[in-house]
Amino acid sequence: MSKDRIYNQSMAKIADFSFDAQVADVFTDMIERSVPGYRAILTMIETLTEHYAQPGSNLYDLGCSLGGATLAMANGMNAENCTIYAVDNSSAMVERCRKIMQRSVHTCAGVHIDSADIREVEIADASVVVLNFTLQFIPQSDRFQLLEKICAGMRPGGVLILSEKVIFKDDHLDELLAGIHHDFKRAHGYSDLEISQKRSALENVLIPETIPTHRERLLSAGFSSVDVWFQCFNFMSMLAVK
Ligand SMILES: Nc1ncnc2c1ncn2[C@@H]1O[C@H](C[S@+](CC[C@H]([NH3+])C(=O)[O-])CC(=O)[O-])[C@@H](O)[C@H]1O
Ligand SMILES: O=C(O)C(=O)Cc1ccccc1
Repeated sequence: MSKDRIYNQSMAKIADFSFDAQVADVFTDMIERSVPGYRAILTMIETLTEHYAQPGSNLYDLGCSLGGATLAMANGMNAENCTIYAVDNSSAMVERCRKIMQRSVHTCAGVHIDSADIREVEIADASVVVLNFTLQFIPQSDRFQLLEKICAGMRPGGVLILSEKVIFKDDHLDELLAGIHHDFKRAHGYSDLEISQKRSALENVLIPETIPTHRERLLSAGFSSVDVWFQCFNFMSMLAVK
């Protein structure tokens, strides 16, 4: 696995973060060293898929990157005749994701990898939908419509797994948890320069919201039961059951 050194030299101008080839090449290392609980969440996506996948239904991994969650869904799949759709609009990610899936021969049957904008993708007959750290990159004005479309395309009893970086209304708690997240990154080998340059690159690209904002929007979008099932510092994952 290639090591993420993208922000380790001082940059005169910091461009907006994008999911290009440079990021795709180091993405697994980047997300594992940046997101507390990322591996634990993937393991639980496997368990949740075992629980929620319904025979003959579709499963979606929206914003799949290199397919970490796609593989977890494929591994957890024990229902018959299901199809997994993994979607990302970064061609660099999709190319690499296809290669990774081909290497996992036993899981590639029934997995389709599509290069598309998740706002344009049809969701139909779904039992499990995953947005693992993807909604935070969608313009805020488009988030409700996307969640409404997902809910409308789901079977009753189906589940959406929504993982996000979050902010907190309480300023003290917000600064505290953001600071602890930086400590986590430092403990995983990132320098203060890398942390601060990446923070600038993400500033207008990754827009986190509060947990109550997510909860209320999911309920308005049509989900009937919504709550957090995992949290580590300012990263969390929610379940939304239709
Ligand atoms: N409109 C869009 N349409 C499609 N894809 C998009 C869009 N906007 C952003 N993306 C894609 O969403 C992914 C977000 S990363 C997901 C990790 C993965 N889920 C994982 O479990 O490893 C999270 C992170 O980097 O923090 C990137 O691959 C983008 O190209
Ligand atoms: O690195 C960060 O600070 C993050 O918030 C997580 C992240 C992980 C991978 C790509 C973009 C953001």
